[in-house]
This record gives sequence, C-alpha cells and structure tokens, in this order.
Amino acid sequence: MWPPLPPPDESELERAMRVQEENIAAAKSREIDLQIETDKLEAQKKRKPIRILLLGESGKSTILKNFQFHFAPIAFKEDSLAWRAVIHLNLVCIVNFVLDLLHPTSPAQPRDGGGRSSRNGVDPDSRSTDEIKQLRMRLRPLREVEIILFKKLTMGKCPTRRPSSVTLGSDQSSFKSADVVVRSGSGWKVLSKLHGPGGQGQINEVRQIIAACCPDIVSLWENETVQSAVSSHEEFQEHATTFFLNNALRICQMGYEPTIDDILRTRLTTLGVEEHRLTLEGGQIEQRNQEWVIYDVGGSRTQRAAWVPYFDDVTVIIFIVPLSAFNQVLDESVFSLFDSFQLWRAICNSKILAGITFIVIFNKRDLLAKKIEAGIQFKDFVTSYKDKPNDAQSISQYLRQKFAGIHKELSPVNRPLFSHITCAIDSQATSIVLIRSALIFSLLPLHPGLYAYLQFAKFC
Ligand SMILES: Nc1nc2c(ncn2[C@@H]2O[C@H](COP(=O)(O)OP(=O)(O)OP(=O)(O)O)[C@@H](O)[C@H]2O)c(=O)[nH]1
Ligand SMILES: [Mg+2]
Repeated sequence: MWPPLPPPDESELERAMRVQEENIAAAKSREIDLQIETDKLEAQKKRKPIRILLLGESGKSTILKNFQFHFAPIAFKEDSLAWRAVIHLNLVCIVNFVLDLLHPTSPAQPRDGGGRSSRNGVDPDSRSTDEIKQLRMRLRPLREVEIILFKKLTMGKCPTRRPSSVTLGSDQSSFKSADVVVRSGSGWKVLSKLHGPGGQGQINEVRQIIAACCPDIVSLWENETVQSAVSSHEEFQEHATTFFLNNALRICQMGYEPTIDDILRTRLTTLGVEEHRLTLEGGQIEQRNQEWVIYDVGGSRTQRAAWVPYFDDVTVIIFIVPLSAFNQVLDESVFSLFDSFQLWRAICNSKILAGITFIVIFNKRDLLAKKIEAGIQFKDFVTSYKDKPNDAQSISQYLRQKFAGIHKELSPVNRPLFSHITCAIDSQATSIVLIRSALIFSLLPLHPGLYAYLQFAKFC
C-alpha cells in the first residue's frame, strides 16, 4: 500500500519529513510514468516502416514522385536539381529521335505533303526538308550529349534505349523509342553524384551545349514537317514530347531549375526494383516522422518475376491502371488493358497477398478524354462495353467496376479495396488521392475495423 500508514507515535517534525519524502517519491513516480508514455509514443513512431509496393502499368514512378513531392517536400526539393540532368536527357533524346525519324533512310519518315506547292512555286516541303538538313548538322553535338548523360546516369554503361526496328544510316544512333532506360539502383545515388566534385565540370559543359543548341531546337520544333511527323507518329501519342519541345526555350537556359510539372513529365523507365525510403515531413497527417518504404518496379512483362520476393513483407499494394491504354498493344501483341486485367487477377489470387490492402489508381484520365474527343470508340476494343456511352466518366466507372468485381470474386473473405481516378502529371488533382492513400496505409493496419467505416462514409 502506498503511501504506508504513519507510525502511531509520529512527532510533528517526523510527519513533516515523511510528507516531504512522499511528495518527492510521488513526483519521481509521475516522471517515470511520463517517460514510459513518451517512450511508448517514440516506439510507436519508430515501429516497422510501412511498406508500399507500386505495381501495374504506366504511371508507377509518377505516382511515387507525387508521394515524395507531397509528403517529403524538403527532400524532394533537394533532389530537384539532380532531376535537371534527367530532364535534359529526355529533351535531347526527343530531339535526336525526331531527327532519326526524319532521316531520309528512315521508313518511318513522313511522305511528301501531297504535292503541295506555294504560290511562288517553291515547294514548302523541300524548303522544310532543307531546313531539317541544316538543323541536323547544327544539332549534331546533342548526340554526344545524349551519350555523356546516359553514361553519367548508368555509371559508365552504354545507353540502353531500346534498339530500333528502323534501319538508319551508319552514323545515326538507331533507336525506336525516345524513352530513357536506366537500371534500378543506379538512379538517385548516381544522380546525386552528378553534382559532386569532378561530375560538375562535365555537366556544366553539357548544359552549355544544350543552351547553345536552344535556338535550333526551337526552330526544329517550329518546322512544319516535324510538327506533322510528331502529331502522326504512334510513339508520340502518349509521350510527353510536345511538353518538352514546347518548353525547350525554358529548359535549355543555363539557370534552368526544374518545376514539379517538368519532373512529373519526365520519362525514366524503371528496370528491376527500386527501394525509396520516405520520412514524412510537415504536419499533413498524425504519423509525422513515420517512415514509408516504397518499392517502385519495372512494369514490363519480362520484369515481373523480380516483383515476387517483395510480396512477402508489404502492407499495401498500389496497382496502377492507365485508363487510356485500352487501344494500346504491348510489345508481345497483347492488349495493354487485357494485360492489366490478367495481372490484377494474378495479384488478387496470390495466397501471399491474401492479407494485403489494395489501392487501385486509375491513371491518365486526361489521355482517355483526348482519345474520346478524337472519336475513338471504347467498345471497338472492349466488346463487352456494348452500347454504353462513349464518355470518359462512364468508361472510368465501367473499368472501376470490372476491377472491383475481380477483386471481390477472388477474395474469399471481405478485404479492403480502395480505388481512385486521377491524372498523375497533375500534382494538385493527385494530392487528394495521396492524402486518402496515406490515411489508409497509416491507419488501416492499426484499426482493421476502419474499413467498414470508410466504406460507410463512401471513402472507397
Ligand atoms: N498524360 C499523362 N501522362 C502521364 C500520366 N501519368 C504518367 N504519365 C507519363 O507517362 C510516362 C510514364 O510514366 P512512369 O511513371 O514513368 O511509368 P512507370 O509505370 O514507372 O513505367 P516503367 O518504369 O517503365 O514500368 C511519363 O512520361 C509520365 O510523365 C498521366 O496521368 N497523364
Ligand atoms: Mg517506373
């Protein structure tokens, strides 16, 4: 019993001393309780990091960048200068790709413009072609720039842009894609070294060459043959080509600093599995200082075996479905949307993932809207859609229901599924998806009952 009963013959002085000792002991005890509480909270903060696996088709790395920008803005800003090299590489790859496309030996080269001729008798196409010839000569240094930047990003390895099916002249690099492919693990670690001693000199040189080429890049983009080639070439339908070429004047300046829009548009194909640790900054959610480990994977079909070892330890899977992919065919002649369905089925069916929370993000709603506007009929590619309205909202809802149906069919017990529709290159629009996702993967593992409440509140 505390405090013990006072002795029966206690004097006034003894009583005063006893009370003082008891007060000191009580204060000490309160201090210890407080320390225990604080330790508990600290331990809670330092508990196992939440592990998030990004799977699915195009948009995974862009969603990752949104998470980094939104929840760790200081760290993101620190990395943003390192992104400059990747953005320059994107622009340079696009310019070189366009020049390859318009090379006289390229079968992909646009045909003559239907024999048009101007009033003064000069054929505008030949004038345009002459200009391209001159621009090709003047933009030659960008070939070297592409190789230097690739080597910087890949620790000296050779460029890994996909080999072309198009045969080009021997002095031309032969690529069929303007995509930048960098092996996982080499990404940020090497990017940050770009600004270290030694790397800086060469990078500055590269920036000077790009700045010097700026007027010619702008002229190339203003050339009518280039405009028509880009607007008609399949490769560029979904690519951020026009964004980078439209912004070339800004991006090529020596003092250029990347914006969030530039970074979200950047293409850097992931190879393998990349681990990104993100410590939450600011006061967005109560789990501040909580650590998230986000695994970003290469999405191509050949890389999927590499995902499996990461299934074991994850808390949440974010599965990306590009809404605009319904009419696209993958390298292996498989429809992209069909591939997404198959992959989703396999993931929902996986025994290792039975206890996992899934978030499906239906991405690229802007590109879906563009396709609808261009008159492309969804039902021509997804016959089960029948005669439902050919508008973006109806199509998105249809796909949402399809994916939810597969999840339900393959979930023997009720398990959480959350889904969102967004456009990942729009950081503002995507922020609501991120906040909701953060709430889900911070709270749901602690309070499984929350799912029923969130469903009730029409949160998912
Ligand atoms: N228009 C548009 N482009 C997008 C959207 N989301 C991503 N992109 C672009 O699509 C391209 C590919 O996106 P990534 O995020 O790199 O795709 P990924 O899933 O990581 O691809 P892999 O690494 O090859 O598996 C990038 O250029 C992005 O800017 C979107 O909602 N709309
Ligand atoms: Mg990626």
